[in-house]
Amino acid sequence: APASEGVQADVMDNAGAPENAGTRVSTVARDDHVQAPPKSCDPHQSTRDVPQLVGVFPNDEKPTKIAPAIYIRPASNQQDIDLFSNATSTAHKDFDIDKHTGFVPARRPLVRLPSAWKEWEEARDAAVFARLQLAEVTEKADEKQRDKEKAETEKWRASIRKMSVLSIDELKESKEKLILARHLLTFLLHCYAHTIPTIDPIVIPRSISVPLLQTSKILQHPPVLTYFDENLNNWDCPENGKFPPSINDLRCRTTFTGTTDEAEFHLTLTRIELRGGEALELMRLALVEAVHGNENGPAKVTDYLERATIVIQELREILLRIKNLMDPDLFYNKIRPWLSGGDGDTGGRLWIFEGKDEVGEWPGLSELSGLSAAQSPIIQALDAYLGIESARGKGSYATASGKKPFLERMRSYMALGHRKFLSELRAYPRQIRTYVQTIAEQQGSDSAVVHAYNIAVKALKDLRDSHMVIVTLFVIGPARRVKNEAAAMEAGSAPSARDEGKNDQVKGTGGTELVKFLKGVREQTADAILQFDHD
Ligand code: HEM
Repeated sequence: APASEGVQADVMDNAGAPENAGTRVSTVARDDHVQAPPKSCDPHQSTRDVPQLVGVFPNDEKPTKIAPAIYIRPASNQQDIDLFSNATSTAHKDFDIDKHTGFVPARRPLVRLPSAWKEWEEARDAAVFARLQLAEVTEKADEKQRDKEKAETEKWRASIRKMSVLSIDELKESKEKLILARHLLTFLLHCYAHTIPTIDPIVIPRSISVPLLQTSKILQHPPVLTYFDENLNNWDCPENGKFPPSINDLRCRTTFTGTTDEAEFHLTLTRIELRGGEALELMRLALVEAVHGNENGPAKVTDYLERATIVIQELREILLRIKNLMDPDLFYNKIRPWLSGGDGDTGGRLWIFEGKDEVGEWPGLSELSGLSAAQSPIIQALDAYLGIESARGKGSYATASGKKPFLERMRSYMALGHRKFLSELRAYPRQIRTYVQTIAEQQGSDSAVVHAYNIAVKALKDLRDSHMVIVTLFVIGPARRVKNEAAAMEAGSAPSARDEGKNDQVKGTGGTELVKFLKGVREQTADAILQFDHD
């Protein structure tokens, strides 16, 4: 059967090529200076006069294990709580989470590095202007085009090999600069690796390799492009607009292909993270209430869960909008390959980083998976708050054989703070789910809080249903078409419509069996819905 029975009709209804497919956009912001966040973009502005409410626990009863960011006590009038004017919390800062923007940085990401590092920016701009093509695409082009593109990419790669090995010492003073440096360098890395002819070894020159490994080591990131670089830090907003920006005001800074399709792909993820910030905060408040609340607790938890549900439903709508913003075959054949990592080479070649031994090791060094939205911290946070995984027992997420569970592995691609947050949240002994179960025992399974919990889980399950529609449309469908076209070419016939229905196993990032994996996570979500004997 196809990947997602019941969703296929939906996929087919929307599978037409969108109007803007393949349109080029200008991708690189060209401000001359390092941008300090404009005043109107200062997220701390609105909270400056609000007293800090850190470290307050009722009756000074500190739990032995403290939930992440649990130090902020909810405002007394919780019905009207304004998430964007509540006190900032040191606990939140430790995790690089903002009450306004969630996992998206609370400031407009830096645009430029100081001029000492302009060689990296010039190399990025040269790659964008040369419209570099993937080696695998170039090799399939006709002879004239192939020679032209080969010469173009070789010229660019030669300029990278000649580029100086710049010291990162003075970047160490600022995390924002290190993040931008890494974004530039991972962009150059992927441009370099994916334009090398498919028969040649992939050797990353010192000019990219050494500073990339150094910045990655400091930030404790794998030396490869991640969701954190490309989806949490690759956006811009109007300089004098309000902050946080509306999701419709976000712009994408850098793309590999210069297409609106790619920009919309990255922005869809950024929009989901930004909008998801409110769900994150509501879940936090629900957890605080579950742990410290009084007799009004169930009503408050119900309210927070219901409001979080509305946000999760909106996230699903944002996700589905991508059907009209991106062309499936363009995504699969021309955009996605740029994002794949050092363990995704079809010929099994490894990325060899020059100067690796000089930099030394850190835990993320060998992680070279391609960029995957499975690195999204908001979805894993919602899972953790709602106790999705623990509903079936830890570690039961589907995995490629012999490896750590895939979603666990994807956490090592997240920012250190986000990783710590998820790890503490997952380890926290009191959960919203157990609280709801306790209330159900006391007040009956038809109580409002049980219903609110279940509709929140259902909203997350619906999001995953829609995600399967998207994966079917943008990965499984195009993968089949590529395979059928290749088979038909070999057999000397045209691919038939019947062949399109064949369901071969498509592999996901890191070798997961895509459909099995996604179905497993979706079932696990559905399993978290609380049911009682008499239901
Ligand atoms: C065209 C759009 C998208 C495509 C083609 C796509 C594709 C995929 C694929 C192939 C996987 C399996 C893991 C892998 O191979 O990397 C995956 C997993 C995942 N994706 Fe997407 N995705 C898209 C959009 C999104 C969006 C907008 C989100 C929202 C944040 C998202 C969140 C996730 C999550 C959380 C997982 C892990 C499985 C889960 O927890 O359900 N994806 N995606």
